[in-house]
Amino acid sequence: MHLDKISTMVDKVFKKSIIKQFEFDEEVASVFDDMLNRSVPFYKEMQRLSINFACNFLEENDKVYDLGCSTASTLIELSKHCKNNLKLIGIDNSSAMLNRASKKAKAFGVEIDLVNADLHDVSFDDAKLILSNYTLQFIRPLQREKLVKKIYDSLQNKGIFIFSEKVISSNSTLNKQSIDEYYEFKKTQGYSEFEISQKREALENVLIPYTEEENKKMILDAGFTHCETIFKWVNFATFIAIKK
Ligand SMILES: Nc1ncnc2c1ncn2[C@@H]1O[C@H](C[S@+](CC[C@H]([NH3+])C(=O)[O-])CC(=O)[O-])[C@@H](O)[C@H]1O
Ligand SMILES: O=C(O)C(=O)Cc1ccccc1
Repeated sequence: MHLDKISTMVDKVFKKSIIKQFEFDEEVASVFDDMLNRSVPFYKEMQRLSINFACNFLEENDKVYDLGCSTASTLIELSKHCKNNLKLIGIDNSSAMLNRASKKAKAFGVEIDLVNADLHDVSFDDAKLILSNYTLQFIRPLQREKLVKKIYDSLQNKGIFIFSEKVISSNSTLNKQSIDEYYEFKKTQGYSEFEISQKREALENVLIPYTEEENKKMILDAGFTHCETIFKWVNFATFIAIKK
């Protein structure tokens, strides 16, 4: 069975008038896989690259954490593609997401320790790999720097942190063009202008993107010796950071 077959509900969350901020609630969780596939350009390719790079570093019984694991798609794919046995831990603070994660993991026969917690309140001990795709962007800036320091401290020597983020440009003209380009992408995915503008409003002050340079600075400031962009499409980027 393919992973896509499990969540078939189409994202219609922003078709109706919305007055609240964006939340990872039951309604969003029930359509989340479709939302991510249609809202993040090259999501599948970015996930494939994260997993391939990760597998190159992983050894038997290594501990892998996915921070903001949502419906556990990445950990399930990772376990399918890596030849080694891994200890998989998924952390998220949305019960609605973790309910789906648990059902999917069971359906695919993958053992994942799913932890319902705020990323600020848990430790990620003895990790060889920490993954976090499109999650840091939801953490307030000061807290984000602290969390990245904790990620660095939790990794073994030679440990790896792979993460993806929506990014902005420090050049306002390019930034505007990037947003326009992204909205064109969303239209090709079947979202209407109304849905696009409603979601943009709901995400205001909830999703706080950094520039690519700010992300790299945050990583190096935390102590990592190396940080590289392994994938970028306009305003979406995937980074790999290495601890010495
Ligand atoms: N403070 C927090 N503590 C714990 N979880 C949190 C916190 N803040 C947000 N989350 C969780 O982070 C996830 C972000 S989605 C990740 C996609 C996934 N990585 C994927 O590749 O499928 C990205 C997006 O929706 O753009 C949600 O499940 C939140 O509940
Ligand atoms: O959809 C958007 O506008 C985004 O910025 C990406 C996204 C994807 C899924 C949840 C939240 C944000």
